[in-house]
Amino acid sequence: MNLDLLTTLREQNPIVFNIANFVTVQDVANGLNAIGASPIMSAEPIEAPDMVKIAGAICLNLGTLTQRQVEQMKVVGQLANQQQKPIVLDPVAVGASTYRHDVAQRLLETFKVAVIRGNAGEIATLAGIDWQAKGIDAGSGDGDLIKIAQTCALKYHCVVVLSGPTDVVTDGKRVIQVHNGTPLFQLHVGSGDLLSSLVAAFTAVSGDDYFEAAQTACLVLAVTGQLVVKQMTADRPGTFAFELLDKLHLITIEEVKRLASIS
Ligand SMILES: Nc1ncnc2c1ncn2[C@@H]1O[C@H](COP(=O)(O)OP(=O)(O)OP(=O)(O)O)[C@@H](O)[C@H]1O
Ligand SMILES: Cc1ncsc1CCO
Ligand SMILES: [Mg+2]
Repeated sequence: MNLDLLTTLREQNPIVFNIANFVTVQDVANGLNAIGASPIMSAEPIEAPDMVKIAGAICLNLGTLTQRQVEQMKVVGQLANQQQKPIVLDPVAVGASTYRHDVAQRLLETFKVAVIRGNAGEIATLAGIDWQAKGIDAGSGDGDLIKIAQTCALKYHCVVVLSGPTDVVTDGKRVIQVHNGTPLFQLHVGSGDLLSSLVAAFTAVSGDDYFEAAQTACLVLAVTGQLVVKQMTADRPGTFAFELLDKLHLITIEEVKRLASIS
């Protein structure tokens, strides 16, 4: 795990271009800004070439996808591949509708992604493994999460982050698990979207080591949440979200190292 990437990120302040969902767009922008990246959002296909040109990395979120956005994503994805800009895909609720599933498949056939970040239900759906996903939530299943993540990574030739109580990060062969975090993440809609964009921010400064970038993003966010909760006397999702933003700005490598629980 290369925590120096956090320093590099803060020094380089990479632009992360997001095609976000309209539910959590502000959490994502503020979270990226707080950690030390520079967010930009766009929903206009015409400016795709300019957006990709200035971006260090791109995060494509399928949360509230219109057909116009699908066309935008195809153009953005192809341009990003040509310019070797890493793409992170967040397949929000990909099991919830045939439309989402078809779109995700088509996008993954049109361009190559560096990382797919989703919860167990989303990653199992993409991997083609039986799972009871529940809308945007992970749902339930009895599959082996490591196997599911590896199957997905091998199928799409990319790094996969399967997030949840334990985050599984894999390139299909190598596997790292991050055991940090807090259940309060689940009480704030958008924790996953934020993680995906943070993964993108780290891929912008990691060279082509997307496995390293993904692990670092997972660990930094999970430890940040854990530190916030330590100060709280009761579960307060609103306070958690606010304080998470503050702590993302303040968190140090030493704090992350001290609490890191990885295997
Ligand atoms: N029970 C838990 N314990 C510890 N950490 C958790 C728990 N559930 C989720 N997390 C953390 O929350 C973050 C978001 O992951 P999650 O799997 O909840 O995304 P998601 O389902 O896509 O969320 P969203 O509601 O934003 O779409 C990750 O950093 C993950 O480690
Ligand atoms: C609630 C919700 N619906 C579509 S996207 C989204 C935010 C979580 O990704
Ligand atoms: Mg999600």
